[in-house]
Amino acid sequence: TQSTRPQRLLHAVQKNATKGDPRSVVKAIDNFCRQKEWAMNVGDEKGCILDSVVSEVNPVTVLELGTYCGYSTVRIASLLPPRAKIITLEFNPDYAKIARQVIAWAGLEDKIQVVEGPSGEWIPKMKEQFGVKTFDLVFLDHWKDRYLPDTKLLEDCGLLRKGTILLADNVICPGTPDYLEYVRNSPRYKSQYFKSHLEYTKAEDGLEKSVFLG
Ligand SMILES: O=C(NCCc1nnc(-c2ccc3[nH]cnc3c2)[nH]1)c1cc(-c2ccc(F)cc2)cc(O)c1O
Ligand SMILES: [Mg+2]
Repeated sequence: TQSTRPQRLLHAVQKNATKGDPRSVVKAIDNFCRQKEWAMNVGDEKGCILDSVVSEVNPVTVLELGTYCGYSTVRIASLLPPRAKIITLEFNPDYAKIARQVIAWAGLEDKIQVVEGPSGEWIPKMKEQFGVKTFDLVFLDHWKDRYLPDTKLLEDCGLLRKGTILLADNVICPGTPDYLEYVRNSPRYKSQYFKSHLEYTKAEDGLEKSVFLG
């Protein structure tokens, strides 16, 4: 049977990255996507912006929406302080299976919890299921039409606090116009656009960083 792209990405990690070395896992995926097959990881250019935001926020509790193969999950977790945790939501069970193996190869299982299922169902359960009070950082990288409803859901569930940072991928390509309009015009957010490129291409894309003002 034919392998899937996520499976081929995982094999590239297992072949080219050093077990237990997260940065070598990130490098191996970027090399695979540049040289072999494009895949929808945040990539190295936007990844450097992600790194700088994570290092500035120094979060203890992180929510990632959209795990895919775990590239950004590993990238974020490799920068977290010892007790910090990431909860990452993945809708597609095949992606989740691959992501768990990529995360294991990086040796970051203890910092990362991969949760399978729709964000709309899991966000209201975060407090009771995972003992989360509020998130310090939310990385939005899932279905683009879910960014706005899930942001409103996070607000309504009291999962954001004054100063929580929302960082959203793909606000230009594929684009999240309703989300952008909301965070840029709502008095409850202070928003900033980081212009970049769609991973592994010359097309414009960027990250939107929004601070929740409470
Ligand atoms: O669709 C994307 N990412 C989403 C994957 C995902 N992985 N998990 C989910 C999930 C997780 C919980 C959910 N709960 C409800 N829906 C859910 C969906 N979604 C995506 C697409 C592109 C892209 C650009 C240009 C193109 F020509 C084609 C594609 C680039 C990117 O950087 C992306 O991130
Ligand atoms: Mg993305």
